[in-house]
Amino acid sequence: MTDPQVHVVTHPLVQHKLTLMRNKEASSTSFRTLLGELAMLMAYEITRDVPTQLVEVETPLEKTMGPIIDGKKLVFASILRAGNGMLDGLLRVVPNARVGHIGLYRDPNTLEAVEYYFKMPTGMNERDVIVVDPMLATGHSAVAAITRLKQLQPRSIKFLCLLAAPEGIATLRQAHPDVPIYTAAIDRQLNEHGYILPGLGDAGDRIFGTK
Ligand SMILES: O=P(O)(O)OC[C@H]1O[C@H](OP(=O)(O)OP(=O)(O)O)[C@H](O)[C@@H]1O
Ligand SMILES: O=c1cc[nH]c(=O)[nH]1
Ligand SMILES: [Mg+2]
Repeated sequence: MTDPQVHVVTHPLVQHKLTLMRNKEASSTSFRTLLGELAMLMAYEITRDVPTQLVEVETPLEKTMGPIIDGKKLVFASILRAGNGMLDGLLRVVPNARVGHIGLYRDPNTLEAVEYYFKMPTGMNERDVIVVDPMLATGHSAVAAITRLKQLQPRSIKFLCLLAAPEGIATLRQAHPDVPIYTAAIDRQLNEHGYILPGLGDAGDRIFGTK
């Protein structure tokens, strides 16, 4: 049964760019560029239902009313490091959004998420949060980030990634059933080290050229 809270963005442009990113020969430069472009395209889907308000605007011919969004009410909460690879693209389409950072790394042995940093804007109870991380593997990082964010009682939370494993989706849906997931693809499975198959490798390392 398909879960209405799991949104796969099947647009051909998104799928095309994801295929280019999977290629192990893609340079860090092109990997980063593609991730930024994908974030922009996926921002279009994930912001589909943000509230708008009507304001007066004067065209060269006459006055009219038009809808605008209040970008300041949106928070892009990036799970470090790889989430930062999506921030530029998101901020290009919503330039006045606020940005939060959640430092998490996966313990390579237990695959549990370990927090090392957390900084959000003030007044979170009046804001809608989009948590961003290109990879949803075991789901431990996403669950930990969202559990921590919920302590600040934001108005709403969505999760945006590029690639998800079925295991990560199940874990996140179970822990936070109120949080919709947006992804470009759901891959086959995790390997014994918690990497997504076929996947695209280690997103953080590919973005920042650390391996
Ligand atoms: O769903 P999970 O099993 O928790 O895995 C996903 C996490 O793993 C990667 O981060 P990593 O821990 O490698 O840190 P990095 O982004 O700093 O490289 C990725 O960016 C996610 O944050
Ligand atoms: O496949 C994976 C799993 C976790 N983190 C990554 O960067 N890639
Ligand atoms: Mg991480």
